[in-house]
This record gives sequence, C-alpha cells and structure tokens, in this order.
Amino acid sequence: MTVTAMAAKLIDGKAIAEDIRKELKAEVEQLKAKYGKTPGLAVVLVGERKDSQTYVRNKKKACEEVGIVSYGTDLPETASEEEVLKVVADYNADPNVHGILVQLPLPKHIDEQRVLDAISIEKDVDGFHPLNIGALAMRGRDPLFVPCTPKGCLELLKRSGVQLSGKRAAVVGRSNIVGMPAALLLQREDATVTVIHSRTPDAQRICAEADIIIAACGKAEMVEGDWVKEGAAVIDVGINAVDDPSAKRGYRLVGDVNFAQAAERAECITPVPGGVGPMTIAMLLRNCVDGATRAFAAGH
Ligand SMILES: Nc1nc(=O)c2c([nH]1)NC[C@@H]1CN(c3ccc(C(=O)N[C@@H](CCC(=O)O)C(=O)O)cc3)C=[N+]21
Repeated sequence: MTVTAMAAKLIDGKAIAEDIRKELKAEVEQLKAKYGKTPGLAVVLVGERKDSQTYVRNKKKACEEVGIVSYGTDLPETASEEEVLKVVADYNADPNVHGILVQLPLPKHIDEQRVLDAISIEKDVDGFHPLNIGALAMRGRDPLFVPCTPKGCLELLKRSGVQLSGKRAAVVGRSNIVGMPAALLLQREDATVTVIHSRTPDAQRICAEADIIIAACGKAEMVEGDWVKEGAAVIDVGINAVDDPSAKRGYRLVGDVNFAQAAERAECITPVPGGVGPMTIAMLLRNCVDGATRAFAAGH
C-alpha cells in the first residue's frame, strides 16, 4: 500500500460550530436585555432508543451553553399518536417555547408526517413542515426555517470560502431531511445541482464532474476517490458505525465518503465525526434564536 499525504484542507465543523455558539450566546444576551425574555426550545422524545436519547441530551446541553431554556417531554414507546399530538399542541400554545423539535425516528405505529405537520410553522425549528419546505423550493420566497443539517452544510461551505454561484454541485441522496433540502439550498445559491440516488446510472461519473459534493446517502464510504474531482469541496453528512475490533468501543464512525481517498483529491473536506454533526446542533440553536427574535419583535 502506498501512503500519500492528504492534500485537502480539513473543514473543522467542531470549531466552526463553537464559533457559532459563541455568536448565539451574545445574541441571546442582547435579546434578554432588549425584551426581558429568553428563547425556549422544546424537545419531544418518544421511546427509548439509545442514539435518540444521546442526541436529545446533547441538544439540551447545547441550549444551556448559549442561554436557551430547554423544555423536554419524554413519552414511552407505547404512546399513542394522539398523545404525541397533544404534547405538540401544548407547546404550540406555550408562549415560552419558540422552537419545537420532535426527535426522529418515531415508533412505527405513529404517523411521522402527521406529527410534523402539526407543529406550528412559526416554531418549526427543524424546518420539516411542508409549508417551510415548499417556500424553500420557490424562487422569491423565504422559509421561516431551513432544515438544520443542510443549513449546516451550506454554512460550512460559506465559512470555508467555497464559491457556489455558477459551480456544479452533486448531492448524493434525496431524503426529505437532508438531500432534497440541500439541493434546494445549493440551487438558491446559483449552483447547478444534480441529485444522485439509488436509481441513478453512472453515479460515479456524474459525481466526479462536481465542484461541490454533499454526500447524504447513508451508505458507509460509498463516495470513493474516483467520485471526486481534483479540487472539489466535499461535505460528508453520513454517520455510520462500522465494526473495528481495534477500537475501544468495538466500532468506529465513518461517513458516506471514503475520507482517505477523497482527501487526496479534494480541495477541502469535512471529517466524520467533527464535521457536519456538530453543525446540525449549532443550526438548531440558530433557528431557535431566529424564531424567538421574530416572536419578541411581534410582541409575543
Ligand atoms: N427531529 C430531528 N431533528 C434532527 O436534527 C435529528 C433527528 N430528529 N434525529 C436524528 C438526527 C441525527 N442528528 C445528529 C445531530 C448531531 C450529531 C453530532 O453532533 N454528531 C457528532 C458526534 C458523533 C458521535 O460521536 O456519535 C459528530 O458528527 O461529530 C449527529 C447527528 C440530528 N438528527
């Protein structure tokens, strides 16, 4: 095996997310001084999934750090759809709550879209409501909230000085929560966007033409070196656990990009972990502060 030095600049999502949290902390203090009120985020967790519990704990901790008050409702795995809808309705009506996040995935017996649709669009800090997604897709319109993960991807590109206008972008994956809104955001920045998915012939060839790649297909290391054009910017959204007997926990995390291969060709690239993940949480806090700012300005 030949060992080649990594050519790409590393995009440090952890450090950029920390910068953003500092900015938000100052904004929250200004809001308190101006209105005498504090932004609030409500997090709804249904069931006992370990990964969801960890994410929710991290979100609440991040809120605390910037001065956002967090509210939480934990329901058992067996909770009915009506019970979840009742919790959402109560937070919709609560003037201390400016953002509502229902942790996904929900248990199978609950209609996820019905619950997301019930969140007031003024408090939809995940940006998953069809009205917010619809506005994102329209020229001349601005959604109240943009989904956190794709918003974090664009923020990483902007803060790394990557030009988007007139460039070719490839988004690998077409999920409602990442791929599709990421493609819409890139298009709004005047990039020419191709969405690659499981039925795309010649995925590698198309991806290799892109100046910007956002990989969000949920398949460990699917985007290999020859998918990456020399000098491309690569944003890796994937978080996949792969068995690794030499690791402490018996597994390690890899992205949807083969990092070592891609880093030999890319101009800049995000690591996993420490790339998009921390930005997702920073953008959630950003959205929550934006929602609170709008509510306070409207006298609520
Ligand atoms: N309604 C809803 N909104 C979400 O935004 C949402 C959700 N449901 N369900 C689950 C996914 C996943 N997600 C992540 C957030 C932070 C990291 C993160 O901070 N990752 C770190 C640590 C990774 C680790 O060590 O596990 C990193 O990449 O460096 C990852 C993933 C938000 N999600």
